[in-house]
Amino acid sequence: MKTIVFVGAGSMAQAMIHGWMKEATVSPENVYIMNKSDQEKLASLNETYGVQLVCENREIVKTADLVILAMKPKDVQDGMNSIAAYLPPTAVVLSILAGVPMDTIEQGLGKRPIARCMPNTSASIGMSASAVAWNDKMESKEKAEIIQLLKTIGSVIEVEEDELHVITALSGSGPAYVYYFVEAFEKAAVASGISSQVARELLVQTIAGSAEMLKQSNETPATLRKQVTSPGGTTEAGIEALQESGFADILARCLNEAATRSRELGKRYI
Ligand SMILES: NC(=O)c1ccc[n+]([C@@H]2O[C@H](COP(=O)([O-])OP(=O)(O)OC[C@H]3O[C@@H](n4cnc5c(N)ncnc54)[C@H](OP(=O)(O)O)[C@@H]3O)[C@@H](O)[C@H]2O)c1
Ligand code: PRO
Repeated sequence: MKTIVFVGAGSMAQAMIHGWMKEATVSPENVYIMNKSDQEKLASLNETYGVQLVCENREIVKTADLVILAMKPKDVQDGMNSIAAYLPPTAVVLSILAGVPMDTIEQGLGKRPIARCMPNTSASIGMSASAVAWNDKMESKEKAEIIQLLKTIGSVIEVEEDELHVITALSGSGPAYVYYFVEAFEKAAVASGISSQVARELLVQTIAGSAEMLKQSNETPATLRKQVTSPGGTTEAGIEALQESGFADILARCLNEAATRSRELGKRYI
């Protein structure tokens, strides 16, 4: 897939572009960015990497091998209307939109190979956790090419489309939960007399180390947690406070609310 056209170039599209350019997976002269407004940050993408800014010039879509839909769900109909007349029958579409089903995209852009992917913003450093689902027009060669592209911005797993609502809630939104966790813990540490710099440095390394332990050891999260928790010790006191506060229920509610929103977004913009 030589020529890639992004329709929408906000935070997520930019994270993917940074990831691909850093890994030199895609040639910048073959990447075109079509955005509603010409923002300064897009000019810097052009200056830094040489990717092409297209803005209102829809003609470029005629040359696309892969079109990436990366606008907000509320803009999906406008976005599809603006390119439908130019899209060649051979072009593959990859949507990263939360909630919006492939049916909606088939209605807007015709029955063609479509992939629906949920990446996350860690794509910008090659660390996205991406999940991808396919429509029944997608051939194995095209699947392999998309998986290869997604692998260069992190990990990728193939899933069924109806799993993507929960996945969006879990790993699409996931970085925000982790950042919120760091914000809250840092604030608490500062209130307890530690400088924010010391707290941040220790928290970030603790999260990175724990993530690596989960990846590298064959232990379950519960076993690793128990290894930290001395009977009658500090961790036990901390975990008890989390349990008494209903931490697990809070996380379940967070996941359910986010997944419900994903389902609603899909229905709202049909
Ligand atoms: N951010 C994430 O962490 C994340 C993760 C996974 C998936 N996603 C999905 O990725 C999509 C984009 O999210 P985002 O956070 O990157 O949003 P964003 O920062 O708001 O970017 C969306 C971009 O699309 C542009 N746009 C709107 N209508 C357009 C049209 N008709 N043609 C071309 N461009 C158009 C917008 O331009 P204007 O600013 O001029 O309106 C904006 O630059 C969403 O559907 C979201 O569900 C996001
Ligand atoms: N950001 C998008 C949202 O908040 C989708 C996952 C992450 O809707």
